Amino acid sequence: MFEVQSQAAPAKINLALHVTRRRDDGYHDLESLIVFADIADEITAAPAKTDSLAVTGPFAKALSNGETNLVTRAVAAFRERWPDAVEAGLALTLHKNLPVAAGIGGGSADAAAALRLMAGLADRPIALAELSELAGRLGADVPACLISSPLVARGVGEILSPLPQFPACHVVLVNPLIPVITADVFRRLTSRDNDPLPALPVPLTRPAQLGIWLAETRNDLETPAIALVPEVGRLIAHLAAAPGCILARMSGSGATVFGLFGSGAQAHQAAHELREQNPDHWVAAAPLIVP
Ligand SMILES: C[C@@](CO)(OP(=O)(O)O)[C@H](O)COP(=O)(O)OP(=O)(O)OC[C@H]1O[C@@H](n2ccc(N)nc2=O)[C@H](O)[C@@H]1O
Ligand SMILES: Nc1ncnc2c1ncn2[C@@H]1O[C@H](COP(=O)(O)OP(=O)(O)O)[C@@H](O)[C@H]1O
Repeated sequence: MFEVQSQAAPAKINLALHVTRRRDDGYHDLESLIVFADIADEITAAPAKTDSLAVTGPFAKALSNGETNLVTRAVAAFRERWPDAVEAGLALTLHKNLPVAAGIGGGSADAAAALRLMAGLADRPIALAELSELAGRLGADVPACLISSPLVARGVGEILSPLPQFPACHVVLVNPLIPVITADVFRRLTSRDNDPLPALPVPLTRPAQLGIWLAETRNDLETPAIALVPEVGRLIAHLAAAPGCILARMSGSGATVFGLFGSGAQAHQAAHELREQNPDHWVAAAPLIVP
């Protein structure tokens, strides 16, 4: 029998996201610079007779603890792919700190954390490539979330290039707590054949260098998301004006907006002001997870 195990599921942030093509299957090819913030959901597992899931924490109410939860789906998919690798039943708890349907991949991060947890409990080594293939079947962002370190994603998220270095930066995240359905945002895109991301500078070590590169990029989902949730546009303008903010932009399909900072103190100050002015919004400040 094992001791209680836990895995963090950090928030995903698309610092840049270019939509490059509409595919025949209706999905879109993307090129995205993805990073992870040190603010996370947490999954714990204790030995039990059968598998179960409890959801706790500030955003628990937005989620079912049943078969549709991505944690349940990830555990079931792992057991189907590697029957008997984890013999014990698992009493799982998902502590939900991240808002749901917010463009920061909470569900994908939870699925990836559940897969990492299962691989850690398995009676045999599980190759990352095989775990990643299974992850891709659970959602486009799940393979990236398995890595949880800066990377460039291409295709729908299955082609991943992890970055060996990344500047130590901080982010402020703000979400108006209006859930956004990803499909609705893609449906509103008017331009689907956009340019790829420019080449990243090598080595990439300073926040200012990253800022110069980001200024040449976009999130192509931002304009359609603002049409659905105009508050996103207001939050971007507000954060962009904060002292020390290198870039303010929307993550994923929204509605979370991030501000990128070189200084942790300036990020915390910006978060403090956002909280005072928008008491109904979710606001967080955290360092990025860097290699
Ligand atoms: C946009 C991104 C960027 O990281 O992030 P989120 O906003 O979800 O965090 C992801 O690609 C989201 O991936 P994921 O959240 O797994 O998307 P899914 O649920 O599979 O897709 C929901 C729907 O969005 C559309 N969709 C999604 C991804 C994609 N590359 N092209 C699409 O056209 C499709 O209509 C799909 O049916
Ligand atoms: N554990 C989970 N956490 C968050 N969302 C989940 C989870 N399981 C299933 N979902 C569903 O996944 C969808 C996408 O949620 P999420 O990953 O938080 O947002 P996004 O794709 O915008 O980054 C939501 O509609 C939600 O109902």
